[in-house]
Amino acid sequence: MSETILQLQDASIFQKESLVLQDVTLEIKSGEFVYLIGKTGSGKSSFMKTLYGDIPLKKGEGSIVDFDLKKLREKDIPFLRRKLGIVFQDFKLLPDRNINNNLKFVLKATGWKDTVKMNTQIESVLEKVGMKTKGFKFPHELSGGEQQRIAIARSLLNDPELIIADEPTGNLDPQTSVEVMKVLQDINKTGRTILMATHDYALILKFPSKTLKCDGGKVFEVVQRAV
Ligand SMILES: Nc1ncnc2c1ncn2[C@@H]1O[C@H](COP(=O)(O)OP(=O)(O)OP(=O)(O)O)[C@@H](O)[C@H]1O
Repeated sequence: MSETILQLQDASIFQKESLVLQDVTLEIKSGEFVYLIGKTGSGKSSFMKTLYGDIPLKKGEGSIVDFDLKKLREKDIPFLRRKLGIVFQDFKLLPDRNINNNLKFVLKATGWKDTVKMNTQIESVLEKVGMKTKGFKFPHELSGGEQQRIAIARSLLNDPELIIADEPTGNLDPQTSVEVMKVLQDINKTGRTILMATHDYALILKFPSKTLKCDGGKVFEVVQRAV
């Protein structure tokens, strides 16, 4: 349980040429559930984008699931992303195909070939998010909460070591947010590490966990009372 999944040392996070966060030093260990909070524009998304290779790490050191972020090349990015599960606020499901085919699309794009194995994996991830019977539905036939469950299922397809979720409950009502949060908690209990950006302090109070805050160009850990 003490294996390091993410480590940053004196890292600076940039958007193009402008510095968003500086001197970021932190560690996330295997099995942790970590929130990332901070007001709009404080750098949460930029931070996460750096972790999944969307923004290069130009200054400082960083490693994530055994990839060196400083040495990350364009060709490494698909391999890094296979070890990460990424969940966005706006689900990003393909509207023109049903759920099974949304998930199959991702499996094929990440090198899966055997149809039987693909179907078994799809069934397994849908079961984990309580959506086993919904594979034939199209995204528009599902509620926001159900679509987010599917997006979480999609993030699990390649058995990721770390799930990065950028405001996964941002588009959901409070009750649905709690349901989606329970899904993430269950996934965390099976040993997966989760880093989740959120604005939803009620959710943090209900499901307390280690919390990092972006503020004033820095990232620091906050104690729950100070959230
Ligand atoms: N594509 C971009 N190009 C240039 N600057 C950007 C870009 N995206 C974000 N920024 C800037 O970087 C800073 C951090 O933005 P970021 O999106 O990381 O914040 P955030 O904490 O995720 O905000 P929110 O909670 O609104 O999603 C902001 O000043 C923003 O204007």
